[in-house]
Amino acid sequence: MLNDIQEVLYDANQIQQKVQELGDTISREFEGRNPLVICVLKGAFIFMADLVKTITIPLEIDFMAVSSYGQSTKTSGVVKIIKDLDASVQGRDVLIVEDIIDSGLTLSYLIDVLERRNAKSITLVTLFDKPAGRKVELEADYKGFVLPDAFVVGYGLDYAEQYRNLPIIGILKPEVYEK
Ligand SMILES: O=P(O)(O)OC[C@H]1O[C@H](OP(=O)(O)OP(=O)(O)O)[C@H](O)[C@@H]1O
Ligand code: HPA
Ligand SMILES: [Mg+2]
Repeated sequence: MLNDIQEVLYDANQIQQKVQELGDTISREFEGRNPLVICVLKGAFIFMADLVKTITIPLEIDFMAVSSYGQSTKTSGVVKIIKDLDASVQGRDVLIVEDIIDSGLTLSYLIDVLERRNAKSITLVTLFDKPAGRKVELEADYKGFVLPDAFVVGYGLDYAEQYRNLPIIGILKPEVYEK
């Protein structure tokens, strides 16, 4: 798998340190608010698991699966809900946990859905941010790393469902998908 990586951007230790910093901030910010922490599957599953272990206040978790990339390195532009939340967000302080914000289409769609369901507040945390990919204006409240304009995999992020289990984040060699 690592043979397909052109450049490792951040290794497992660097990621872990950043996740801890984000968890510390979130623990302070959400003290006494019992947030509903929503993992945006599939990509955010590793970040979610690592992040919640660093958060020291009471919280609840839930999962939502959405997809727009499929087997491609470019967004289809159509965000599909594959699995919805179990919990109601009505009146809740919601923390959305994302692996990456690229075009911004996934999160702007999700925010719209959760606003219409009357969440009390919506806060966004993303581990990775690729501002060069934006198609809609959107900023995370908390972000880990800003990435260059390249297709990346690892730490939950896939290409055609592969590479999610890499413990690093790296740029995928273009020859892997330009075949
Ligand atoms: O800002 P955007 O351009 O919308 O891209 C970000 C989204 O794309 C990826 O999900 P994907 O649709 O690939 O589904 P997956 O998480 O199951 O891989 C990623 O996990 C984010 O959820
Ligand atoms: N890699 C993997 N999945 C993604 C990316 C990326 O660079 N951008 C949006 N979803
Ligand atoms: Mg994907």
